[in-house]
Amino acid sequence: MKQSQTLIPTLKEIPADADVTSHQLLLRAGFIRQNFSGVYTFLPLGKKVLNIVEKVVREEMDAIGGNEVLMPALQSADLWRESGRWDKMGPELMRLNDRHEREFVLGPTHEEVVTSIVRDEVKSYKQLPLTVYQIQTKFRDERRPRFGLLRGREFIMKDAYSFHLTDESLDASYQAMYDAYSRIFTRLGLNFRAVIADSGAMGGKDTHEFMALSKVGEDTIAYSTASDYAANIEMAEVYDNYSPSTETLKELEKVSTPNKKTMQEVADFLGHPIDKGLKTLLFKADESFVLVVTRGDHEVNEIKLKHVLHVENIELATDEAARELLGADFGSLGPIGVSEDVQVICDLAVKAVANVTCGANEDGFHYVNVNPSRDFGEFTYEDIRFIQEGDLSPDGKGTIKFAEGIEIGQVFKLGKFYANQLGAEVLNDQGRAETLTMGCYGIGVSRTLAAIVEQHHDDAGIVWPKQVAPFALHLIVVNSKNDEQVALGNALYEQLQAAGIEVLYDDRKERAGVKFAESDLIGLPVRVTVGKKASEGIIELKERKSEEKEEMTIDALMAYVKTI
Ligand SMILES: O=C(C[C@@H]1CCCCN1)Cn1cnc2cc(Cl)c(F)cc2c1=O
Ligand SMILES: [Mg+2]
Ligand SMILES: [Mg+2]
Repeated sequence: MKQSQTLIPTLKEIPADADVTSHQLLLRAGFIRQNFSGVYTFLPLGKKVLNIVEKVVREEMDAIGGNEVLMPALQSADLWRESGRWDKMGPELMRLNDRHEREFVLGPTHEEVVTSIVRDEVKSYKQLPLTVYQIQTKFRDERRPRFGLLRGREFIMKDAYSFHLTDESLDASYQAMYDAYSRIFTRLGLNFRAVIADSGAMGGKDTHEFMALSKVGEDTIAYSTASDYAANIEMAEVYDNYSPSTETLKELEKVSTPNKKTMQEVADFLGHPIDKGLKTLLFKADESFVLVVTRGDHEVNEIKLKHVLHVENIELATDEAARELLGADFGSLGPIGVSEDVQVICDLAVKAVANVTCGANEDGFHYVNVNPSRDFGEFTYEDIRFIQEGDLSPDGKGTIKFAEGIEIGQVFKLGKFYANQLGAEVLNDQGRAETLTMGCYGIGVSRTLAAIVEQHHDDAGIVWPKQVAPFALHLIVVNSKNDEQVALGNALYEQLQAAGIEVLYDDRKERAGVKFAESDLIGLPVRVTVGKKASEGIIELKERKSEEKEEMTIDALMAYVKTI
């Protein structure tokens, strides 16, 4: 491609509202432009990289028996009523009416559509297992679109769906997808981890998220220093090596703690470290209340709590509810003396405490020398706290460290929910109708492109891994007024392309300094400069990543390009 004939609108300055590197560089290097909040145009270079990412995804989906389809973005509201999500989803679901006032959604995902197609077209177990996938535009009206392509309101996703009669068949497809995702992200040059994840509103059984490690990632990963254990922090289990304390139990005592509310205030007032205090929080779990107790230095993990309680919604109760139920507000709650109908759950770490402090369910009073097994009524121990760095890894190997990650993919064992809701069933080998079970598998294709830039850049600009670069080589003529340089540039352009090299040829009438700065921004793996020594048949080759430069003859260049 000749730059005199394409569109690569570079920017010298960092755009004001671009806060992360990938957003800044994709804008400055002329790969994308924002149309409006959360909605982008892929310009020629951006579209070429998008095509490359999609090509890798297609190859790996096809290799595991995926059938590519293309479902509509426009979806009938009726399907979403059948699944129950028309009413369940909030403002994130983009809804619209057609000229006949019929209701539609702009698809954020395609469980309903794909299940309706399989319901209508798949009648026999002989047609299973079936995996279909698409690479298609999704719409989600994010409250706060940000970070460019990392969180847009219109974005490109590969979403795949598999259909089965048995869990074994689903497990096989899940594993095949898991392995294909690992191949895809490896081929794209990403440093990623597959982590145990929470299925959120999707329900179902197992799910893993694929996280590109990056400081700008919104998710936190807990991983072991000595094994391949890795989990989204929402799900990371705590290794239960807690044993009862050997401390002598002291006499329980109620003390006045005037206006001491927070764990730290109470601990300081009573003169003990914060981990010798118990934190008691009242939660509303669906329609009932639960009293949750953790060590003072631990935090309640509400996702774990939701799983333990098997509820849909979990939220902190209000002060009013606490006062009504327990007689005090959040500053002085405790599990001692609560009525039988309030469920009490203690985190595992509470097993090992002795002679600690907790609220007395009376504003301005606490108990000291509390020992749960002696002083609490009915309660259970559960793993309900967030894991912390330095904790033992739940597989017993090594300790836990945290990292930030960008969620670029997720695989789900969805189960039978959507097939149930939409009536997707087949006749099994006994001729009896059976409901299908499903898996669903997503990759954020446009988000992945941004994640690659987050992991591959330097101060001068993007440094594309060679397998995803929009072109293999950047050919630059230094002085476009010099006939010899232009002649050699033109000749090399033809010769390199004839050798099968994808070349971006900067043939513009621009100052050399501008051309080099833009070339560093765009970040192609190799740059060939035709300059003063053109008359001697000598060019300069520069490798973008190492920034190493080398002068060489045309023949040497043609030999070199066979290796890239
Ligand atoms: O999309 C998934 C599950 C999988 C992910 C892999 C590919 C297939 N879908 C989860 N999810 C996320 N955000 C959503 C936003 C809206 Cl507004 C919605 F209506 C539905 C969803 C929704 O279902
Ligand atoms: Mg998440
Ligand atoms: Mg997720």
